Amino acid sequence: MAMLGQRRQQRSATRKRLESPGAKRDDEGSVVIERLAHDGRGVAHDREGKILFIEQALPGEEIEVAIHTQHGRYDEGHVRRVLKASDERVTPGCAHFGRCGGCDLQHQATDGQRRHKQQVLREHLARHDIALPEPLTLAGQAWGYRRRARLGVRVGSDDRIHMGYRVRGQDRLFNIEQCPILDPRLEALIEPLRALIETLEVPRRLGHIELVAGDDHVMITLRQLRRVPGDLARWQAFARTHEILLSVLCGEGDTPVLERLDDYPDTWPHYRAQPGNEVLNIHVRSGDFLQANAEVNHQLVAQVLAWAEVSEAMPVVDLFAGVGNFSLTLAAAGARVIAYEGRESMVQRLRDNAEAAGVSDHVEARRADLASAPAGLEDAALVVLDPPRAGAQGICQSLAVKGPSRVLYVSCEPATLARDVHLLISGGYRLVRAAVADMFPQTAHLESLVLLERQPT
Ligand SMILES: C[S@@+](CC[C@H](N)C(=O)[O-])C[C@H]1O[C@@H](n2cnc3c(N)ncnc32)[C@H](O)[C@@H]1O
Repeated sequence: MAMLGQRRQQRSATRKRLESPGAKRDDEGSVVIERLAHDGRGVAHDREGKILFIEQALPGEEIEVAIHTQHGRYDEGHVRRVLKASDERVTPGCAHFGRCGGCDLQHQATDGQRRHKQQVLREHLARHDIALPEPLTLAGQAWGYRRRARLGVRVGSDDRIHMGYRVRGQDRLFNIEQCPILDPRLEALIEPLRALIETLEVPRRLGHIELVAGDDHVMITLRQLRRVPGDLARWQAFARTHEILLSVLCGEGDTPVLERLDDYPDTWPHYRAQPGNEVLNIHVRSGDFLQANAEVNHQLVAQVLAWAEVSEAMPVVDLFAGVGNFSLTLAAAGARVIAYEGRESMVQRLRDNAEAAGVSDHVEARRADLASAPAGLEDAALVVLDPPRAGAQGICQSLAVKGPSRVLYVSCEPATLARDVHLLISGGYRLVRAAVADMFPQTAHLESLVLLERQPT
C-alpha cells in the first residue's frame, strides 16, 4: 500500500502555474461547491463554465476562490473565504493541514468523510454499470491511528535539516513538527528525532526514517547511505533513551544490509491479529508490508473471517498474503490455506508467524509473482485477494474463466477494484456484499472489501 496523498488529479502538460507559488487569480464573486471529487477536493464551475477543483471546500458551500494553477479544461485553486459554510465543516486538527502533503479531509467531519468514501466506491463501480450492495462501514479512531510512516530527511544548501513528508507534486520535504494522525508513540518521536539529526556528524548520509508501532514495541529503521560510526553510536544512545527497537539499512543500491543497533536483536514489532488473542501474533521486520491502522485492521480481519464462513479443512487461497494478516486467522478457524506472496523475505516471515501461532499445519506459504494467476485457484472454496494499488487484472481474468464459487477482494484502490470486479462479473460472478474500511481517516484514501459469488450455471 502506498504512502498518503498519491491520488491527485493527473497534472496536465499544458498547465500554467500562476507567476509565483503565492500568486492567485481571485475570481470575482463566488462559486457554489457542487460535489467532492474522488481526491477530496470540491468541484465547482466558474462563470464561463470551466471546471474548478478547490482544496478544502465542501459540497453546498459558497466560497470565494483563489486559483493557483490553470489548465486547458479545468483550473485548480483553494478557498479564499468561506461565505456560507457546510454543516460538515470542522476546524482541522493539525497546524500543517493543507501544506505537508498528507491529509486531504481534516476540514470535514468524520461522518461526512465516511459517506464520501462510500460514494467514491459507488461511483467507481457505476462506471462499469455495477450496483454497490448497501456497504458496511469499518471504522475506528479518527486520530492517532497510523502505525507506520516514512519520514524523509534532507539537508538544505543552508545546512538546515528538513524532516517530514514530501509536498504533493513537488520534490520538496515539508518540515513537520506534529502529525496527529500518527500513533501517539510515533508522534512523540518527531521532535527528539529532529534534535538528534541536528547533532549528527554527517546528516546527509541519512535518506529516510521508517517508523513502525507494533502492539508492544516501536521500531525505527534508518536508511543510511554509508556507515558513519560516530553517528551510529548516537543512534544507539537514542534507542536506549526512548526504549525503541532500532535498525539501520546501510549501503547504496538495491542490496543494502540490515543491521540492528539496539540491545534486543531478536525482538521485532508484532500485532495481534484479533484483539485479546495472545496466540495469533503477526511479526513484521523492517520494510515488510503492514496495514496502517491497527483498529480498522482488526475489523477487516474479522470481516474477512465472517464472510469466509470457514468450515473444517475448507481449502482457501490467500493471494498477496503479506506476512499472514488474513492467512493466520483463516487457518486458526480451520481452513487449509495456501498463501501466495511475492517477496521471499515475507513468505519466510509468514511461515515463521504460522509456526509461532501453532497453525503451520494449516498454512502453506509459497512465493509467486502474481502478475498472473497461480495454478489451481478453481480447486479452492474461496480465494481471498488483497493486491497493491495496481489491482489484480491478470488474476481476475483467470478467475473469470475458471474460478472458485466465492472470491473475497480487499482493495486499497477503488478504480482498479471496479475494473477487476467488472471482469469477474463478466465471467459469471455476482457482487453480493461490500464494506468500506476507513483505514486512513482525514485522507481521501479508502480501503474496500467485496464478496463475489459465482452464479450457478
Ligand atoms: C496490500 S498488501 C497486502 C498484504 C496482506 N494481505 C495484509 O493484509 O497485510 C499487498 C501485498 O502484495 C505483495 N505483492 C505486490 N505485488 C506483488 C506481485 N506482483 N506478486 C506477488 N505479491 C505481490 C506485496 O509484497 C504485499 O505484501
